[in-house]
Amino acid sequence: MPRFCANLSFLFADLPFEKRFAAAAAAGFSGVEYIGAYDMPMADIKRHLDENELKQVLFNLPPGDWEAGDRGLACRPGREEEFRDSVFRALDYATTLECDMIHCMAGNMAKGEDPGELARLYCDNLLYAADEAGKAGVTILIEPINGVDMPGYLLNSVEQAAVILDQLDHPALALQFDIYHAQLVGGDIASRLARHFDKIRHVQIAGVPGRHEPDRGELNCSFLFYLLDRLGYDGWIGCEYKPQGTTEEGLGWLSPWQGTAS
Ligand SMILES: O=C(O)C(=O)[C@@H](O)CO
Ligand SMILES: [Mg+2]
Repeated sequence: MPRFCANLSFLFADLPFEKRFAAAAAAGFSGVEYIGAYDMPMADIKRHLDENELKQVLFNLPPGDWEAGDRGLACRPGREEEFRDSVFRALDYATTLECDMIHCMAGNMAKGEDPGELARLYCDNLLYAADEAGKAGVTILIEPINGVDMPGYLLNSVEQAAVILDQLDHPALALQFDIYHAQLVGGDIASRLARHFDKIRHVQIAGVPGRHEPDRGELNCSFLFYLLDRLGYDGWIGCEYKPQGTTEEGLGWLSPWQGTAS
């Protein structure tokens, strides 16, 4: 059955970041993911992982200047050098943290820009990142994100991502299927998980609408977890949601699945 990891950028958010590792372990998680922790020395992160017997499942490439509106650099013209530096920085962390998946955010499209040009640059940069990551035994993931939560984001649909992955056909590139975003952009989750299953290396979950606990809203998560199991999914499911109350209060949905991972 599926293994669940805690997304520390979303869960336990009432605690300082470094305390979220222990909180995740205490709640029964054996893996963690987060958007990024580049302001923390890697040795400190490694210590938190080891002390709490946690696997580092995933984190993101440095996304540029988040406060200034950057949501990744991969499609941004003029930022190629910064993108390349970000690949090496992330791979350094990945090596130390023994993490074999990195999410590469595409970046936003500004008004008046040509999406085709940006997509070309995005693909070139993905190939660069995948070549470097492949040498380190790391897979670069791409994740479609809905354009309501992230206006202007270049990569919105699972289908766009599938075309890109087919075209680039690189062994170190794969799909991060975030069920929350996919439900908002197209729905029909069960068929699309099955259709794109060969490309999926990581799954994330949240309830729709609201991005709260997965059992709140229109999705039947138990059905989807069993489906992933039937499809042969042996990866992690990232709990990337905004708890409605405290994280611990909202974890009732997880208890039937804890200890069932195969
Ligand atoms: O927002 C999401 O969904 C993610 O998975 C993040 O990595 C990007 O913000
Ligand atoms: Mg996600």
